Amino acid sequence: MSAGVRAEIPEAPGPISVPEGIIETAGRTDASGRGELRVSASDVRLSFDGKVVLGGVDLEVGRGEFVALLGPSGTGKTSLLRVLAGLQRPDSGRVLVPQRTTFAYQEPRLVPSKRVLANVAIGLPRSAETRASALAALAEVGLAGRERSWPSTLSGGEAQRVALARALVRRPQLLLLDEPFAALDALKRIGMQTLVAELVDRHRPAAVLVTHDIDEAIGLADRIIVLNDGGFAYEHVVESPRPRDIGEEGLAALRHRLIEELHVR
Ligand SMILES: Nc1ncnc2c1ncn2[C@@H]1O[C@H](COP(=O)(O)OP(=O)(O)OP(=O)(O)O)[C@@H](O)[C@H]1O
Repeated sequence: MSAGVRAEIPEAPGPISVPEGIIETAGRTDASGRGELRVSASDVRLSFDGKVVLGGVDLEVGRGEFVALLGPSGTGKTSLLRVLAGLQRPDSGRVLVPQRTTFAYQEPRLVPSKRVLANVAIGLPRSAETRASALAALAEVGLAGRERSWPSTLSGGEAQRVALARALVRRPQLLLLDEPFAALDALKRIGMQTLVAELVDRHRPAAVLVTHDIDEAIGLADRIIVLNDGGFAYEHVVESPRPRDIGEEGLAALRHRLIEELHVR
C-alpha cells in the first residue's frame, strides 16, 4: 500500500478526455444481474518504470456491492483503488466511476487544528444542513456528543470512526477503503468491520476494500478478488448474506483456496 497516510478525500473526477486512459463520471447504467452499476473499468493498464502493475483489468461493481481486493504485496491493489478514485490516470483503458467517490485510508489523518465536527464537514459548504448531516454521521459511527473534541483526544479507533463519518457525510456512491482497519487492535478492528458492513448495507454505496486479511475479506465482501501478475488471478463470489454463515467446512475450504492463490504463485 502506498503508505496509507493520505488525507485527501477526492471529489469526483470530472470527465477527462485524454488519448491514454479515460476516466469519466458515470451516470446510471444497468448491468445485467448487478443492478445499478457504480464502477465500470475496462482493460485498465498501468505500468511504472516499465513494470506492468495493471495489465488490462476489468472490474464492474454494482450499487450496494462489496468487493475485497486481496493480493501479495506490490501487486497493484492500491494502484487500482487510486485509478478508481481518479488519483492515478491509467496508461490506457476506460474507467467509469460515480460523482461522489470517497477514499478511506489506513490512517485517519484528521486535521489536528480542527475539532471533530469540522473534520467531518471539511471541504463542504458551511451551512445548517452540513452541520446536521455531520452530526448525524457522527452519531452513525457511534460518536454522538464528540463533535467538539479535538483529534488529539481521540483513540485510534475513534479517529478512524471520524474518518468514516467524514466519508459518510459525502453520501458516497463509491466507497474506496485502503486497509482502513490495519492499524487497529484486534477488538477495535472487529468493531469497525461490523460498523462498515452495517453502513454499506444501510447506504448501499459500491464498496471496494483493499485488505491483507483473508477473514476480513470473507466477512465483509460479496466478491473476493485476488490480484496478481497484473490481473485478477482468482475471483470468488460469497453467496451467503451478512452475517456470513458458510459453515465451518465452507469457511475452511475458502480460506485454504485463498491462501493458495495468495502464496503459491
Ligand atoms: N507513483 C508510483 N511511482 C512508481 N511506482 C509506483 C507508484 N505507485 C506504485 N508503484 C509501484 O507499483 C507497484 C504496485 O504498488 P501498489 O501500492 O499498488 O501495490 P499493493 O498491492 O497495494 O501493495 P501492498 O499490498 O504492499 O500495499 C509497486 O511495485 C509499487 O512500488
